[in-house]
Amino acid sequence: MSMVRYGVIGCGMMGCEHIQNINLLPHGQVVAVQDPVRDLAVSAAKLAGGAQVCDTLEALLAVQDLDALVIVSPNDCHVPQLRQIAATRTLPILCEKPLFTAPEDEVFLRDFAASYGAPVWVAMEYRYMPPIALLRDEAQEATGGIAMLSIREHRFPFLPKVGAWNRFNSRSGGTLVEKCCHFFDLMRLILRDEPVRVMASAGQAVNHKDETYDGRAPDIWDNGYVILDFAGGARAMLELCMFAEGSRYQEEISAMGPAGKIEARVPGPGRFWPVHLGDAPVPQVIVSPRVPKGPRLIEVPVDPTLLAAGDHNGSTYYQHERFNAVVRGEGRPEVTLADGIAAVRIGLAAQESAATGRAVAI
Ligand SMILES: NC(=O)C1=CN([C@@H]2O[C@H](COP(=O)(O)OP(=O)(O)OC[C@H]3O[C@@H](n4cnc5c(N)ncnc54)[C@H](OP(=O)(O)O)[C@@H]3O)[C@@H](O)[C@H]2O)C=CC1
Ligand SMILES: O=C1CO[C@H](CO)[C@@H](O)[C@@H]1O
Repeated sequence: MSMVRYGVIGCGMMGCEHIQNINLLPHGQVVAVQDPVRDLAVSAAKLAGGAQVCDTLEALLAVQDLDALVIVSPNDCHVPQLRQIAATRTLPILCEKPLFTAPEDEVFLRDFAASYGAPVWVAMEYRYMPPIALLRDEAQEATGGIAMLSIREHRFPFLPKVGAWNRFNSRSGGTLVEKCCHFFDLMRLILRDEPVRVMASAGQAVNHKDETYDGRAPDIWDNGYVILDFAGGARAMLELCMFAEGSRYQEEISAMGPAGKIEARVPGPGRFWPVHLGDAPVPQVIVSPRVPKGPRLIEVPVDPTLLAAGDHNGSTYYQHERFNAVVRGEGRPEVTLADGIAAVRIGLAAQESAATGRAVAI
């Protein structure tokens, strides 16, 4: 197959980012889009260079010349849409995170993973941020075996101020699932291990309910710590700060072990970096060996074409590049349904721990 013809389900902020990145692929073209808000679907179709506009998922699934689907609808739509797709077609799917939000959906997802006849890739795109990918590849050697992993996520509270994007409403799954599934996925990936126990403390430090508050969102957990014990003995910690106005959008990851330390800094240019703040600092990785030879600094510049596609750090594009290859028969999904399930399970366990004040076994 020389060209992959995509159907995009959900044409909000992220749907448009997917379309812009598919537009950049040498072997990709969006041929159909669907969103209950017709105006959004119409402008997304234009963004794709003229795709068919469908009012329902049923109509989109009836489009014959489709090779792959991208699910970019709100979090609680993912599972019902996977069910509907499985009952109708067998096409490769790239599904946005979190894969699910309700614990009972895990049963369906396990059956689906065993029975669906085409590749399914869960969009854990943080794996593809260049500094994080570099850290993942170098961390075990640089640290001599990771004993401690720390991820710090600092960002501004842009919700629920941004219109329809009520990500922290009751449909989202809550902050520790919605946002933090990325970080739990990274922990499993970097440590190449599974957590056995989670302890979390989280709360709300800032009142996010301003004049645009739609009355639906519950408390937004904007500050939290999650500590995980991994089966092999490593410990990991997530620091979540969602009101750091000054830092806008930033991830920092450090891995430490007997041989040294490696750190990745993703300063968050791209979609969340307001233009008036000027150029963001360059993403970087710092490797500090235990014997003080002086730290080694690796700058990981971002391709400006990818930033222009609304991406943060090129991760959406790099993910699409790989998914596109899978659809064309080259390789298998790197982020599987099992990975998507694992990340949400950790988030749900963290939520339970934060709500009950007890450690939760996974
Ligand atoms: N990987 C990443 O870094 C990111 C991932 N995401 C994920 O992408 C997904 C979409 O987020 P985002 O684009 O920001 O959200 P938006 O609210 O901007 O867009 C979602 C769109 O889907 C529409 N929609 C609602 N129900 C359906 C349905 N049944 N079928 C098709 N479309 C539907 C919504 O309409 P309406 O408003 O009327 O409900 C809305 O237009 C989420 O799962 C989110 O977690 C988001 C940002 C970054
Ligand atoms: O990476 C992301 C940016 O933040 C959004 C809001 O929490 C997430 O949905 C998304 O996955």
